[in-house]
Amino acid sequence: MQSFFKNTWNSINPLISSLLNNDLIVLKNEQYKVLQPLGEGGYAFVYLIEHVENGKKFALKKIKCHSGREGIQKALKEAKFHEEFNHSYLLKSLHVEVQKEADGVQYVHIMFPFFQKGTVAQIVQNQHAKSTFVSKRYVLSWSLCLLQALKYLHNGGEESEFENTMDTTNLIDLGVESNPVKKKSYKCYIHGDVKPENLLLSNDVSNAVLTDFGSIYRVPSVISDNSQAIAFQDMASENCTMSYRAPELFHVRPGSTITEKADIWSFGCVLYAIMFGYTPFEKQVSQGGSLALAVCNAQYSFPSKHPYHPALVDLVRECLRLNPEQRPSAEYLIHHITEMMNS
Ligand SMILES: Nc1ncnc2c1ncn2[C@@H]1O[C@H](COP(=O)(O)OP(=O)(O)OP(=O)(O)O)[C@@H](O)[C@H]1O
Repeated sequence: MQSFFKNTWNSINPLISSLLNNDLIVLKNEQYKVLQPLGEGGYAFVYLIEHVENGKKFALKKIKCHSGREGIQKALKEAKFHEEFNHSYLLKSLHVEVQKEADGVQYVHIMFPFFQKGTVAQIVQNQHAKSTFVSKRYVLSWSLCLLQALKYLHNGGEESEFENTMDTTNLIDLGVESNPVKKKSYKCYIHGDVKPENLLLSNDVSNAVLTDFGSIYRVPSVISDNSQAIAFQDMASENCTMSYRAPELFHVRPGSTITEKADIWSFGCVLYAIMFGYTPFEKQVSQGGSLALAVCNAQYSFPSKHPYHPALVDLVRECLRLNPEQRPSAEYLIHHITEMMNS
């Protein structure tokens, strides 16, 4: 039974050396038992683990590093963000360890507190499976948590000493040139993969914590030529889930500048998905259209019947503007959503 399970996991993702239920793993010289998988991405698995002696539960993200220095650096950067960002709505790690396995491949292990209530995605799915809507209270409070986290990132982690401790090279080295005139704005980070699956629910279900920092990069990123444009586009398609990806990341053009407004587009998609149970551009695909085309033409509509205030629908519209400069800031959205919460 167990070997069938292992084979199944390995056939789903043969690139990753997976752990089995009841496997033992040593971290910080302490033994933990693997209880079950919690999630899976392109190069990582997340497991629920339990301390063998005291029974405390944690989540463990095991990232397979691509061969070469670049692979381990990328995984360690993700870990470093989890270590150094200091905000209530950004997931903080408890421990990081690099281990080399028998096959010679290196894995970065990041240990987190376990969020037993799951993710916003799971609640949204359950609600809409019952043909009910998520309550206004949750829609607004999750939005506020996410926006506070984005505001912190977009301001470059201003509440921490982050700038003093991080190296100042580009996070994902695409050869994208820094613009020396706008040096101050380099403090800006973009999450790069904002989606309901990356919003973990704390014990008080109205609070959501943003995770998955593997896609974070510095902005503004000035795209100076065609090869940089292609590299950036590839990076976005690898890291940013398509249904939440901003149009400027589908066709990156030389001479353009990618900014934190790409996260604001994703926020608009997340807000829509929480309200209606599906992403804004999915309908076009179910009618035979292309998702990329629908996104790049901002082809979406709202259901005719729903319980939400028109002002909330308007905020989604503002976030889903094709021109990034016309999208609002996290700060503006926080202000308006706070007003709605108090009304
Ligand atoms: N601390 C945690 N507590 C509980 N569940 C978690 C925790 N961290 C992650 N998960 C679960 O694991 C899933 C994947 O986590 P994460 O996004 O970090 O991995 P990933 O490999 O980068 O995934 P993807 O590539 O799909 O974004 C989450 O959607 C969530 O369901």
